[in-house]
Amino acid sequence: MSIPSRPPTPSPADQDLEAMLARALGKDDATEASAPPPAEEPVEVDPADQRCGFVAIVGKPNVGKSTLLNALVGQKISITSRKAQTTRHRITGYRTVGANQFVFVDTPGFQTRHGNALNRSLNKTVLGAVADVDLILFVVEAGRFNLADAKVLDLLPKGIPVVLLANKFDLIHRRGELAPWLRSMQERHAFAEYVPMSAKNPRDIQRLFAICEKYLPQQPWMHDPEELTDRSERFMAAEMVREKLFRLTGDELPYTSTVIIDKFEQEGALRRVAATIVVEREGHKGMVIGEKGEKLKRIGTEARQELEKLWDCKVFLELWVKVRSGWADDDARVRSFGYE
Ligand SMILES: Nc1nc2c(ncn2[C@@H]2O[C@H](COP(=O)(O)OP(=O)(O)OP(=O)(O)O)[C@@H](O)[C@H]2O)c(=O)[nH]1
Repeated sequence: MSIPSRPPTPSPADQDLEAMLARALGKDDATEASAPPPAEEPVEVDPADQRCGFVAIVGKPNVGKSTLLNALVGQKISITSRKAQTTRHRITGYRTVGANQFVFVDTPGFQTRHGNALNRSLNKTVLGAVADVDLILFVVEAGRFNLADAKVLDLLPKGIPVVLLANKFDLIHRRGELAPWLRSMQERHAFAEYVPMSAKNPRDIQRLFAICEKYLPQQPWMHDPEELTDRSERFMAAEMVREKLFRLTGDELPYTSTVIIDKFEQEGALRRVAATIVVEREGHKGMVIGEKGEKLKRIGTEARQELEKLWDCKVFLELWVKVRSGWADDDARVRSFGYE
């Protein structure tokens, strides 16, 4: 990519940005389809040589944080959908690459519009997640920055390096136009790095590991290198049903619908799960169940298939739908449904 013309003597900050841009955009074409070599498998590393640290992924809703976490971990541990506010909990995923162990913290997108109990709880989760990390990946959509992004940026603690991760770079058709935008971002915050990329491009993910590793402190790993997440199977089951619920009901169903697990049992290689989808109004129930129960059946089938893939075993999944009006406005109920 060529950088548009600029003053003859760029300032040191400009030069740094040029170098980062050249590294980020230079010879690599982010949309190239050729797959990179697979991430290095965990190897035996002397604890004295190990590095391990926390990397928080933050940003407003729908910028691609969960897609990024799944790609970094190499397994689907955080659900994604086109609907904003899909991620409701702090989710931690691990990845060990060579001597480096990354502990990624995914956060719900910060909510600035409504002040209900659910959103207050989500915002507290975001702030808690970034307070004590080694690096923050601040995710925005490449070429865009609005008030909601600015509010998240304002909340980030001082003294922790922040990488500006300009995601969905594949949607930018004229790449040259990104340079002025990146310069304007440079004025907003002293970002440690500027990384235009696509969370859906494996080569970009590889590049991101290389960028992040230098921020990890030298210390022994905290987790078994084979381990991927701190979330339980029970939690993953509820999340997978929630993802299918949001994907298959489209925009009509309010984001306040949730899923609770009533039963989780393991019988040899079979897992039996019973879950309830909780909606706010009687009218929403029909949207979830669909004509002759078709929608609910599809939600169940797709969630079951994903869980079977994740756990590599047979799953028996039973789904129910219940109405509980006003749960997202009720602090006690928000807690009872598993939000911190
Ligand atoms: N074109 C393109 N789409 C992307 C990219 N990354 C994510 N998406 C899409 O953006 C949408 C939102 O992605 P999520 O990963 O759910 O976003 P999120 O930031 O976790 O959203 P919340 O859970 O609402 O906070 C999904 O439809 C993704 O497929 C990308 O690099 N390129």
